[in-house]
Amino acid sequence: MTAVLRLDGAEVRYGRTTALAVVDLTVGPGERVAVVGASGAGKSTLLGLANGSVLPTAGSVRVLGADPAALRGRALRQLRARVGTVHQHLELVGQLRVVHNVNAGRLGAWSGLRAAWSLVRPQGLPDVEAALDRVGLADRVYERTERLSGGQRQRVAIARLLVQQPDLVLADEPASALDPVLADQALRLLGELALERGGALLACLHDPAMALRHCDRVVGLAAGRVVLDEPVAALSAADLAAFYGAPA
Ligand SMILES: Nc1ncnc2c1ncn2[C@@H]1O[C@H](COP(=O)(O)OP(=O)(O)OP(=O)(O)O)[C@@H](O)[C@H]1O
Repeated sequence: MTAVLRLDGAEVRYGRTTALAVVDLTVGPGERVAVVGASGAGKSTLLGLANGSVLPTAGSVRVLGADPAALRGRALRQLRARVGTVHQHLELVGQLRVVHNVNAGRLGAWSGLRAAWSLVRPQGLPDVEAALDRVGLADRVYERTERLSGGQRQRVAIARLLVQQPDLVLADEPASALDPVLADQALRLLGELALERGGALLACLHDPAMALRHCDRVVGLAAGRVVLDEPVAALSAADLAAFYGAPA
């Protein structure tokens, strides 16, 4: 079966800084992987390689069987439509209504004309409403996004992924602005989204407890290198706390 993500000798350098140097990392279908590590360890860079926004300066990266560095035009757009990312900074347009930000998840699958028309008359409304209902924002469909709280915006970004229906789900601190109950709900939704399509989830998480509760595998980075790669079942809360350098 094709790996969802495969890194082989993949390196990302910025001048003298090695942001990431991964000898070998394969994520298979059905895996929910927590990516953990200190600030600057290379977590966002790993996610960038996985969604094609960062290209390796050496080695190879295959995403859903394809090499993003070798693709152009339509083929690249088609691959990007299969990879969904909740970014650390969410990348929502504040002036637009929630419905339009959620529908942005489908831009890779829509023609330019349909996307433009959707700003006048929102397309695919039942799916948008269902997605917003799943994240607890059913009554905010036509709210201007900038009027929402940080946690509500984070949930709009998750709803955008729910309508996108990607095969690879990437999330950079997807629950940082959420209270514990909503954070659990968000991680559960992202895991379900990845698994119901036979894909995979890679989530950068700062909270070890979230990794243990919602993932099957933990990949730990330090100074751009993989220094931990274990199934969650083999790790205790104390192991993870030690990895973060915190007392258990
Ligand atoms: N565009 C860039 N230009 C130069 N250096 C960069 C760039 N992006 C990342 N780096 C460097 O690469 C290293 C890894 O950064 P990265 O953002 O992947 O870390 P991170 O683990 O996601 O950190 P955080 O948890 O703080 O978001 C850092 O040393 C960072 O300064």
